[in-house]
Amino acid sequence: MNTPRARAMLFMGRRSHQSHAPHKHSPPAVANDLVISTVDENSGIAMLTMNRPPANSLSLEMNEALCYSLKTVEANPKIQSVILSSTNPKIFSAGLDITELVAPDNDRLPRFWNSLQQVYIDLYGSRLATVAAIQGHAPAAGCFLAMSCDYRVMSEGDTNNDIKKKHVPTIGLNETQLGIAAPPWMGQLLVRTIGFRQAELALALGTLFPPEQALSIGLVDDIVPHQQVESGDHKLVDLLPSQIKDQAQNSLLQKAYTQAQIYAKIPPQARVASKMVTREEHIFRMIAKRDEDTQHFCGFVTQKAVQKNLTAYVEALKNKSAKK
Ligand SMILES: CCCC/C=C/CC(=O)SCCNC(=O)CCNC(=O)[C@H](O)C(C)(C)COP(=O)(O)OP(=O)(O)OC[C@H]1O[C@@H](n2cnc3c(N)ncnc32)[C@H](O)[C@@H]1OP(=O)(O)O
Repeated sequence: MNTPRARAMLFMGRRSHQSHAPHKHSPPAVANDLVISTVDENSGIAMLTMNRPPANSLSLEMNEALCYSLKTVEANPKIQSVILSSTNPKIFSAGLDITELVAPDNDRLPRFWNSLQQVYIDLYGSRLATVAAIQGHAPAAGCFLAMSCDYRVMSEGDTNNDIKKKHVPTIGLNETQLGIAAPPWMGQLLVRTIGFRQAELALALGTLFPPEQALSIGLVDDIVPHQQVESGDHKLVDLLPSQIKDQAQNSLLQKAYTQAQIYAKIPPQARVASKMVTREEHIFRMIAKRDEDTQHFCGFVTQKAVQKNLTAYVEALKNKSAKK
């Protein structure tokens, strides 16, 4: 598996480990609207917009839709960069769909976990330059999605003095707050992104960072004020799906677009080779332990005590939402 050819295939968009892969070349049954895919061949930039209300949480189908959309865009040789965004202005992704974890179906649970592993393999190992446009909250696997990209831009949120309008997004691996732990490959992504000690603290405490702090520890690469830009790049509008067509002047999307353009100008062979230097070992280590990881996850999540914590967490989420 870990041969030069296998490594090159992984990063050139062809998978050498299809036997593990849950997704197929045909569109997943209900995937089409979960991730909206738009491409602009002239600029070499694509956009994958997550569109699973209410929170872009990652269900089995959402994971498959992400992999399928990414693979489809990757297959287009004219595309070099992709922006990962959300139709929800306040939530990038709420992480795993927690309802997948509560009282799970025995057949579905391992398939679900496999689909998440595949998102990691495909996104972290994508031949494309990937830019996360984090307009809203990105807890847990939402943060993981962002960390799997090459570049992260986050909105500072609406710091309006009016408390009702105020909205400050946060990002981080908050799993311990739910009584669960991030899997090793996800936790290691945090270590790789923000360094050992910061990650050790953040993982143990389940810290969710507001934008400025996220920037200061390197969890995101850039933050932008919540505002419209006066004279953005007008070509962005061609890339926006109809659901967010009115966001062409959005400072976050404009910043993400600029970064995607910068990446698209780098000679792709060199860019992909440099990505392999930092990522291939991590990906192959995970693939080697993939089945073990799935078994561990299924065993862990079905424990009585873990189920109790997760059930209480889902209840609390629903109560909070009902009180709004
Ligand atoms: C065992 C090893 C596995 C380890 C790996 C774990 C990785 C994970 O990703 S675990 C999931 C962790 N995710 C979270 O803790 C996030 C939970 N959600 C929130 O904190 C908030 O919803 C938010 C900060 C993302 C957004 O807050 P906001 O006030 O804007 O919206 P809400 O009213 O809370 O939610 C709206 C709506 O969405 C539903 N929802 C939110 N998050 C999830 C989720 N992760 N899974 C499923 N559903 C979610 C929430 O229940 C509301 O729905 P209703 O209006 O229908 O009640």
